[in-house]
Order: sequence, then C-alpha cells, then structure tokens
Amino acid sequence: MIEFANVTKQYAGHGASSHSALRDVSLTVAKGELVYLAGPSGAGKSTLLKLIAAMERPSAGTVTVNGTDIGRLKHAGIPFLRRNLGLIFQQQRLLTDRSVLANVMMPMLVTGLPRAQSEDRARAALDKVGLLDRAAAHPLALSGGEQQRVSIARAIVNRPQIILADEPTANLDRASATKVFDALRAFNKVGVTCLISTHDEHVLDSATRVIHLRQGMLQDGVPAAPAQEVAP
Ligand SMILES: Nc1ncnc2c1ncn2[C@@H]1O[C@H](COP(=O)(O)OP(=O)(O)OP(=O)(O)O)[C@@H](O)[C@H]1O
Repeated sequence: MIEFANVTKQYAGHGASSHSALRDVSLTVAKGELVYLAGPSGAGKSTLLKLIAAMERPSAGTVTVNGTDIGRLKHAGIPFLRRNLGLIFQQQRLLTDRSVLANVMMPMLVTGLPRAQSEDRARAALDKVGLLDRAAAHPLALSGGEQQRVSIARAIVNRPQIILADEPTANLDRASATKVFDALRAFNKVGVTCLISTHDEHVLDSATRVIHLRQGMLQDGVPAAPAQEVAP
C-alpha cells in the first residue's frame, strides 16, 4: 500500500516565493491497483514517483510505502525498499555495451542470485514482454518501444510488488505504446501494483483510475468540461 498524507515537496533552489513541486498531496493506492498519473509538464508527476522510490524525500507530510515511512528511511534501508519496486525511469537507461539478456540479468546478479537461475528468470521475463527472440541483441539494435519493453522486463525480474513507470511511452508511436501498456497491464493482472505517469490520451480515456496533477496539486476527478456557452 502507498499512502501520501499532506505531502509537500520543495526542491532546494526553489525559493520560498516559488511554487512547490507537490503541494499538500494526500492519496492512497491499494495493493494491486493500476493508477495513471496525468497532468501537464511540470505538474509534479515524476516528483510523486520519485518520493515513492526514496529518490527524493518529502519536505512536509508523510509518504508510506508498505508501512515504511520514506521520510525517516535511513540510507541503508533504501536497497530493501527498492527490492520491492520495479523502476522504469528515464535515468535508468539500458547499458548499450551488453546484450538485452545481460541487461535483464543484472538486477538479479547484484543481489547474488546464481547466474543460471538469473538467466532462466531473465529469459522468462523477456518472454512475458514478447522479446525472447531478441535476447542476444544489443539494445541499440532495438526500436524505442522494444527497448522500453526490455526496461520493463528488467524492472520485474526481482518480482517487485510495485512498478513505477515515468512516461514509459514518451516518444513512441501508437503501436509500440500499445505493446508497452499491454506489458504493464499484464503484470498488474497478476497482482503487481502499477503507477504510471503518461500524457497518452488513449490510455487515460479507458483507465479505471487517473490521478490528475496540476502545479503540484491534486485535481479531484476528471478536469471540468469546458464552460458551456450561455444562450443569449
Ligand atoms: N531536481 C530538481 N531540482 C529543482 N526543481 C525540480 C527538480 N525536479 C523537478 N523540479 C521542479 O519541480 C516541478 C515538478 O517537476 P516534475 O518533474 O515532478 O513534473 P512532471 O509532471 O513529471 O513533468 P514532465 O511531464 O515534464 O516530466 C517543476 O517545476 C520542476 O521544474
């Protein structure tokens, strides 16, 4: 379970007079939910996801992830938190000097899982995102959408309870974006909680839950329809 209670985030360098990246945000995401984050550029979507992953700390309020208070989490506790998180962020690009398979094996090798077992699980993950036949390829030989699906495979190999994806379909065409969202939805179907920021209207229109942010604040429900013209 993820809980934000009156969370404000102000980055260092943001003066007192400037706006906060998040302002007094309270929300709950239950285990197994699929939630999209929507809002214009700069609305605070990435900040919200980074707070869950302890990549940032709240300036005020509390962020709780599976009972852990992120604001009080010691540095040494971060790897334990992240073990339950599958992160799909722009900063975590694939390593281009090794194969797709090696990229997906990496999170398991760093936790000390034996190589043979890591390879089996990496192949199974690549199969789930429809890319097993590209295991030996190098990431740069793949399309943007395929690379993003490899990132998803890499994010889920350690069987996280929660997937956080920050605009996973930015710069992808419709067909590639559909495959990326299908892969994420498939993991949600087997019980993984998913939080996905996106501008993709296609996906937002059919979503069961969308959190709208604007200038760091939650917008309740769907944005209001444009004002009706009043007949003279
Ligand atoms: N590391 C940082 N230092 C200072 N300000 C930051 C930092 N990261 C984000 N901000 C500011 O916080 C606000 C929210 O940014 P954030 O990246 O969370 O928005 P976003 O909704 O994810 O935007 P986008 O859709 O463009 O990715 C913006 O005003 C941004 O400039």
